[in-house]
Amino acid sequence: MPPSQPPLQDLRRILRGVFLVAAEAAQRSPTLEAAKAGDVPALVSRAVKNALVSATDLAGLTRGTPRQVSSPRASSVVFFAEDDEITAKPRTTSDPSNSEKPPPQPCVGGFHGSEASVPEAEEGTNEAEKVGSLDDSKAGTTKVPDVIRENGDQKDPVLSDPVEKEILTDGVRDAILVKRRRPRERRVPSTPFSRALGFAGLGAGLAWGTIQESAKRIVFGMPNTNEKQSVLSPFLSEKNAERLALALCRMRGAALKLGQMLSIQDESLVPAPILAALDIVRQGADVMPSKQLNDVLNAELGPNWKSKLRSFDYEPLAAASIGQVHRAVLKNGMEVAIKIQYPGVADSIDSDIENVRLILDYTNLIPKGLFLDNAIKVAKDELSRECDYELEAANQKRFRELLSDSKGFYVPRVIDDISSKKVLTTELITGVPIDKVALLSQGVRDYVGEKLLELTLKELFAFQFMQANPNWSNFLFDESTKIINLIDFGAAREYSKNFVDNYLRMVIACANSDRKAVYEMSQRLGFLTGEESDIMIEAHVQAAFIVGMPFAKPGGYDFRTANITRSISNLGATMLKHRLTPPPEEAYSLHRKLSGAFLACIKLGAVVPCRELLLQIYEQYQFGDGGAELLSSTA
Ligand SMILES: Nc1ncnc2c1ncn2[C@@H]1O[C@H](COP(=O)(O)OP(=O)(O)OP(=O)(O)O)[C@@H](O)[C@H]1O
Repeated sequence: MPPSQPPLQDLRRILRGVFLVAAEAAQRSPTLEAAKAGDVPALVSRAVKNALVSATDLAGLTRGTPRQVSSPRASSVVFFAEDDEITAKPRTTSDPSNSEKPPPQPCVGGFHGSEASVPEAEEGTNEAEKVGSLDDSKAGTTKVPDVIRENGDQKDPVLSDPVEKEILTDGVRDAILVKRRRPRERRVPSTPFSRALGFAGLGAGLAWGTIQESAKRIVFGMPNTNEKQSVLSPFLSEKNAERLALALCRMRGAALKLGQMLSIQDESLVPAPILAALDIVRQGADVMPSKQLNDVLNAELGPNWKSKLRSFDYEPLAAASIGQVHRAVLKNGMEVAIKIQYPGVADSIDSDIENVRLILDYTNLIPKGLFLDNAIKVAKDELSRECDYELEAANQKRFRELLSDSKGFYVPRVIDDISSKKVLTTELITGVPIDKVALLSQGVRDYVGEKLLELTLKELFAFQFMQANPNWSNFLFDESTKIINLIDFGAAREYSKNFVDNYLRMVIACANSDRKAVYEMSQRLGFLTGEESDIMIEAHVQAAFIVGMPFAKPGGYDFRTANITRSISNLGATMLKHRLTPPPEEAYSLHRKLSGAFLACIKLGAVVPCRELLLQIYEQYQFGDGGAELLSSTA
């Protein structure tokens, strides 16, 4: 949207968006079904309940006032006796019966606050009662802001995490000012109707935020215009970004996943205030109440699931986009992480993504060349695969096998008899995610950067099987063992031999700034049709050379001085305007992973011998179609 566009046009677009979302909600409404069937009592009772649900839901989503997870208790761990009866035995350090080793601190980034969530009394299950569970003003809860700013002087939840405390007291903590979200306990909206309503609430909240921002601009004028175009849109104000982030944390599922994907972009691609808000999304979602949690466990594993455990911690380690992860101890004493899928998210992938598309559409910020339809189709496929934990278990076992001989990596074991399509139990691992490694010594950062790039190249060119989700918390570094523990294989996928053959040639051509070979391989892989304008070809080739830069010279590439993303984003605008074809389907996951690896090295500020790593792979590579000589012009 051009900066000079009058606010009236914005308003018109916003209203259109709100109507579209509302229409979507109405279309899904069982109330309308009842009306069509002439069921008057059902119609009236649903209308009343829905009014209640929407009133609270809208308030919860758009204002984002949280209630704390629960009042702090001694412990959230439940121990199971031999006869499988729950003997809610709080864990205390002085309790002699609790002689098993204390639970490790598996990783930072999840929730480790003192706000323990313990098994609750049965919650109501009908819609009206659900409203109660969403009500922030519930007696006994404290109103606190959703997002808190922290700096070095404040006493805050960060210090409750020993690993983070250790890193942050290192003099670094004083220098940072981060936004953090307090974990909230909220039911996952699990029916199509409640999800559509959630998006309608978000749409309304964003519209209101946009109106406020437009009004502010009429009075106080436009913000600084040397910023990017996206910042100039009244839709993408800091407040709206925060609103969006909080609503995504509440909705969870596909919508949150999309937000998380955006959150690992570089500042030169996404404006800083928006990135800060999306960082909130990356910290984790809201927490599902234990009643909802127990329902999923009972349905998936049968009512006897407790008989396989010695204990289960109701306070989640992490609340991710698709599921919530809990620590537990098996009968044999092994510590495990149990990932439990939020109810309803697998069935609402399509509608969630369509709703996000509606919101994106009315912002008018998505350029045509993005071929959004293709991206959305790929996202839907990926997300449905990620919701299948049986598939994830199989991928994880395959990676465990593939990496068994590789030094410096560890893939945790899968515990089959406590796993299902919506529950995945794996060995508990320890470590800190990549963004926390960035606070460690240069030597450690170089080591981790090199290992990450080595892994990425190995996955693509040696295994042709790649874990395509580069989320920083999927790589947990254990400093004491120098091992990177790997998790989250839901998005793993294979690439065909033919694709990988040509892609390796392409990477070598980029590394050698070989124009002819880049052009040839780009056509072969489907990035170019051969009909492109000179301007497009030039932008494409230049972008390829920039990506090849880390591989261009021997002796270590210094990612601290890298300007890769900024340079690419300048060319990206030209490419989006002139491109004739969407990228090949493989490119979505592959480029996300590759840019994730580069961004991780930039975040770490690592110096990595990229060229050496690439040539090592190249020398061992067996081309399936006649060999490397096809690249005649590549040295
Ligand atoms: N085996 C494990 N040991 C320790 N922590 C774990 C383990 N598995 C998962 N976690 C924690 O739970 C978080 C979420 O797990 P995972 O990434 O598998 O879920 P997801 O739903 O796929 O998440 P995402 O939204 O990142 O895709 C991890 O970032 C990590 O903090």
